[in-house]
Amino acid sequence: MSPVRTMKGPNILITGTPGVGKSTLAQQLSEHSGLEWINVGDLAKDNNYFDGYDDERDCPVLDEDKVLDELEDKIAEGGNIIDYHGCDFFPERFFDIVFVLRTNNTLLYDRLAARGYQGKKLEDNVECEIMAVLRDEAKESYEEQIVHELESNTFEDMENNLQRILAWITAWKRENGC
Ligand SMILES: Nc1ncnc2c1ncn2[C@@H]1O[C@H](COP(=O)(O)OP(=O)(O)O)[C@@H](O)[C@H]1O
Repeated sequence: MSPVRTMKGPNILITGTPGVGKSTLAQQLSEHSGLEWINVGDLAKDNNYFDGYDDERDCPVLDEDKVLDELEDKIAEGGNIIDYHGCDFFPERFFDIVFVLRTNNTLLYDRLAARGYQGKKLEDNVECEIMAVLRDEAKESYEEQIVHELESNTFEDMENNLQRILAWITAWKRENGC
């Protein structure tokens, strides 16, 4: 059952492999809908919500408990777009809907290379997308009917995704009286 949040709007999760376009889409969604965009990576960086360093993945380890403590009140108020390349640590009750962005592996390779990823980190992330790791994580963590896969290969895809989610937000607000 979807939790009822009548004050500010729905809570939306945008997830997927790094480079699929989560932040670009989430930022635009926020601008057009007035919902608050929370980039969990930036939140962790700004507050040092890390617990060690993962040498194999070449990235800091997220302190999930601190992130969840920080998000709890905001989620209770509603009206958030949460953007993160992982989702199994968020409680199921957090989200009204989950979008998993998907990108063709050749395009993703180029985007991550342009971001400066190389070697094993680049290969691991492209493989993560090929194996649909984040899609499966979302499907295992949330009720299947609230998890939606969206193609994010082109800017036309992004525009379509933006319009589709904005329409969903409008319908959600109407149904929930806010
Ligand atoms: N649908 C898309 N089509 C083409 N390029 C995109 C698309 N979405 C994102 N990009 C580009 O890909 C790069 C990574 O996007 P970003 O939003 O930072 O991804 P993420 O937040 O998933 O890591 C950026 O340069 C962005 O402009």
